[in-house]
Amino acid sequence: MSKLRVAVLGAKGRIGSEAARAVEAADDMELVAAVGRGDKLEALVESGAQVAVELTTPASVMGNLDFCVRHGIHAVVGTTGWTGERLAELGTSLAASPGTGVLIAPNFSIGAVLTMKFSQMAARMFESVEIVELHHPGKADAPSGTATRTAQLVAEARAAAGLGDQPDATRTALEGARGADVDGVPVHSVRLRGLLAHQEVILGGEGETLTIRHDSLHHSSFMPGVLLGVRRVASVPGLTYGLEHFLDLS
Ligand SMILES: NC(=O)C1=CN([C@@H]2O[C@H](COP(=O)(O)OP(=O)(O)OC[C@H]3O[C@@H](n4cnc5c(N)ncnc54)[C@H](OP(=O)(O)O)[C@@H]3O)[C@@H](O)[C@H]2O)C=CC1
Ligand SMILES: O=C(O)C1=N[C@H](C(=O)O)C[C@H](O)C1
Repeated sequence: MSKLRVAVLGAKGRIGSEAARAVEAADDMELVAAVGRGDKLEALVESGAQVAVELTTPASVMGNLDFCVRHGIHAVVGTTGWTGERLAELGTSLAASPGTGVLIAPNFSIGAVLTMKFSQMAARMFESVEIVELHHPGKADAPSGTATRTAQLVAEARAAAGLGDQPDATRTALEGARGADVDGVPVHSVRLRGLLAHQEVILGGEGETLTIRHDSLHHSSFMPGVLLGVRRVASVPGLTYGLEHFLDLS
């Protein structure tokens, strides 16, 4: 059986270098291009890459994906910075290349995917919910893509259950003290040496709290999800948002 021809974009970065090693170690894949900043994207075409793993920066990801989609190269994307406008723009590119698949995974680790799922399940049963995400100080953005997506899913679940705004009697506060408001869910971002990627979703109701916590302790935690995405993305044309769509969570 021929091996899947895979390129990694951002191959010198923290997660990109781990992904390049994981692809090289996979029996059914061949790393045909390892692209860093300043390298030409034409290397993807010249190397015959079938799937690109995009792990660069929010500033680079849209241009890289535009190139991939125009050339019919499927993409597995971990890079953050996704807004409604960006998703719509990508949807327009994909409409012009209907056979191409793009997976955007806010988080590739199974534990983080489950954290999102469990938080979504619990959201309708608790009056209050807040998210604390904790990352290494080299992280480019805040809040994290995972926390943003978790907050969106939680907010959707609350709205579907008919829950209104959360109770909060705060009258005065230093700006930022209550975190960022993501669809009505407060998100607090910690950046600290020694950490990698962690998240707590704290739900509160009458006389009780529930804390759902996930810790990525090494970048290897993201690799099974990256490889799953690479294996599946070509068979799912169009945009898939979230690794959960490639997993059986029933
Ligand atoms: N979905 C998930 O599970 C995960 C997602 N991430 C996300 O992945 C992204 C990268 O994170 P991380 O590895 O920590 O960041 P790094 O800064 O360590 O790596 C990013 C790399 O991409 C390079 N780069 C920038 N622009 C381009 C370009 N146009 N073409 C090729 N390479 C480019 C950078 O080069 P230079 O250093 O020269 O700028 C750098 O080497 C972030 O958005 C992060 O949030 C991270 C971990 C897990
Ligand atoms: O930059 C990181 O490190 C991570 N980024 C992603 C995010 O923003 O959610 C995924 C994970 O948290 C690690």
